[in-house]
Amino acid sequence: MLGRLNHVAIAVRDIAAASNLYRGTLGAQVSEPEALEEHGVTVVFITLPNTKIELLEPLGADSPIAKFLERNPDGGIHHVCYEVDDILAARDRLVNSGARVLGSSEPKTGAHGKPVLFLHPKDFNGTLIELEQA
Ligand SMILES: CC[C@H](C(=O)O)C(=O)SCCNC(=O)CCNC(=O)[C@H](O)C(C)(C)COP(=O)(O)OP(=O)(O)OC[C@H]1O[C@@H](n2cnc3c(N)ncnc32)[C@H](O)[C@@H]1OP(=O)(O)O
Ligand SMILES: [Co+2]
Repeated sequence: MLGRLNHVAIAVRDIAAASNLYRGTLGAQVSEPEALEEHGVTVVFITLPNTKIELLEPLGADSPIAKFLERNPDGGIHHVCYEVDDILAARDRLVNSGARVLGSSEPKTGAHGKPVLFLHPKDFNGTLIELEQA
């Protein structure tokens, strides 16, 4: 069921500073910030030869990553995103196996304009998993 590793997400307090760190100190290619109001985050993507790094900054009062940053004030790895060929079939298989799909079980549109779902970290070895339609 799982395809490519689409991205690894890092939650940060200051996305401009983190972008400069990756662009300047690490010499990486960093996209411009994009505010995703419906997801409560501002994101940038760092393109690597084999995957991407997604930097996330809280956006708005109800950001889903706010408490994560309270627990991890320096920031930290927030989630991994795997691609799947059929996100609805993947959802149904996961729900049937007892895994918890976060929020609505209907996929939302993610930062790449494709359907995404999130799986509860407590069901997957303490790791928040995002699935994105390939
Ligand atoms: C979709 C756009 C973009 C893209 O790539 O396209 C994105 O990726 S947007 C990313 C931001 N959006 C989300 O993360 C949506 C899904 N996340 C959530 O709904 C929440 O973050 C949630 C429910 C996973 C956690 O929310 P919160 O921290 O407020 O809840 P709790 O404090 O109740 O946490 C419950 C339990 O889970 C542990 N936890 C929380 N976050 C993580 C994490 N990122 N990795 C691992 N574990 C996590 C937390 O410590 C609690 O554990 P406990 O032992 O009970 O204390
Ligand atoms: Co993501």
